[in-house]
Amino acid sequence: MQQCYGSIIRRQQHLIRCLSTKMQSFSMSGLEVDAVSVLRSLAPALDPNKHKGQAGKIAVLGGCREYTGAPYFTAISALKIGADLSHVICTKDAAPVIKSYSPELIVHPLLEESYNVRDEDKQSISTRVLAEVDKWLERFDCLVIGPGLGRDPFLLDCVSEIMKHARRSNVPMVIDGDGLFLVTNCLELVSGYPLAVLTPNINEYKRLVQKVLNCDVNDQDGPQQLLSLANSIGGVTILRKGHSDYISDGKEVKSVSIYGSPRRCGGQGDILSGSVAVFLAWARQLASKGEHNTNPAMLGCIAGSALMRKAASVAFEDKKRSTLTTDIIECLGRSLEDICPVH
Ligand SMILES: NC(=O)C1=CN([C@@H]2O[C@H](COP(=O)(O)OP(=O)(O)OC[C@H]3O[C@@H](n4cnc5c(N)ncnc54)[C@H](OP(=O)(O)O)[C@@H]3O)[C@@H](O)[C@H]2O)[C@@H](O)CC1
Ligand SMILES: Nc1ncnc2c1ncn2[C@@H]1O[C@H](COP(=O)(O)OP(=O)(O)OP(=O)(O)O)[C@@H](O)[C@H]1O
Ligand SMILES: [Mg+2]
Repeated sequence: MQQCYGSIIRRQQHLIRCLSTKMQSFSMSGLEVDAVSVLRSLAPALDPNKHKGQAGKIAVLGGCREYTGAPYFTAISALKIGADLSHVICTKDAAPVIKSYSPELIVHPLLEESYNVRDEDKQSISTRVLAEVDKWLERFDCLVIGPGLGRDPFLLDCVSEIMKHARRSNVPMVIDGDGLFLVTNCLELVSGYPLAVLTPNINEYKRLVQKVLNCDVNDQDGPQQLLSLANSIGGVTILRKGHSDYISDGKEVKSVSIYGSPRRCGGQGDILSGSVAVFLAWARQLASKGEHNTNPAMLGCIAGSALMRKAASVAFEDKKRSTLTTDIIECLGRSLEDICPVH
């Protein structure tokens, strides 16, 4: 008898779970975007008349003594998706390590951390770093700021200055990882800049909500809270990563729930930031020709999210529990080809 009750209760619990998942997907369905069509509309033709650089020049600001994997993941993903050139601007210590991962990346050993700098030299070093980065800045179609950047105060001060210059030159910026730590403590760096994209994970989102909206994350009304957050930061675009990705520029909210993988190894957010950067650059090119009138930052996030999730699902099919970020990177090309074949 007891066994019988047990199985009835388990069955009821199962039905409740199914129902709540269904209800969740009904309430989301209005927000879910046709991400595959967006991705197809952004991918440029492989035209033999184009020259190197026209498919995108991306730069990642990140890589310090602690983290060298994250900037590599971001920069190599941008190349594998189709950007022509991918730069990494990192600390002097991190540069030889990142170079050794790949000869494809252009690595600039420019940034310095406090432990390497005397107080009296800080001003001159900061000026020199800024002058060096300035030589390149306007050539970049998008900057990704933060993967593996670390939180050294002197380094973050230099990065703040670089961001101010990038903003003056209208260079789009995808802010991730420690870049979000910086921006959360100094919102004016991005506030009111429509070419800024923030890609917070669960922790980074919590910190942003607490700082900007002065309350806790409200999962009952997640999309509305995301909209208010993007609005309160002056119309930046925010991609809130999770089981579904939610994207808002303060005017609308969209979700991307297709594909995905149950494996949560570190580094997937780094692939995403590289992916968003490339699609954002492509969306801006189309916008400049009058071929798209939706916010390019929204389009870049939608396509970037769809491709990352597709590659993760393809890698998981093969590698299951042993899926690593490098396996997902290897699936970027095939996933793009499945969605958007080269003619
Ligand atoms: N293979 C690689 O190289 C990879 C490198 N990665 C890189 O790692 C960096 C951090 O990103 P993440 O995702 O670990 O940040 P997150 O979830 O907020 O923190 C988790 C917990 O750690 C803590 N904490 C973090 N950093 C801290 C610091 N410097 N100093 C002190 N505390 C720190 C944090 O504490 P809290 O701030 O919440 O108090 C929280 O409890 C970022 O640059 C990312 O790109 C990843 O992309 C993965 C692959
Ligand atoms: N529960 C989930 N189910 C499916 N996909 C997910 C889930 N959580 C996150 N993702 C996807 O994984 C990617 C990375 O998100 P995640 O939250 O792991 O970022 P992150 O913590 O910044 O990663 P990183 O380790 O690179 O810093 C996003 O594209 C998101 O769509
Ligand atoms: Mg991250």
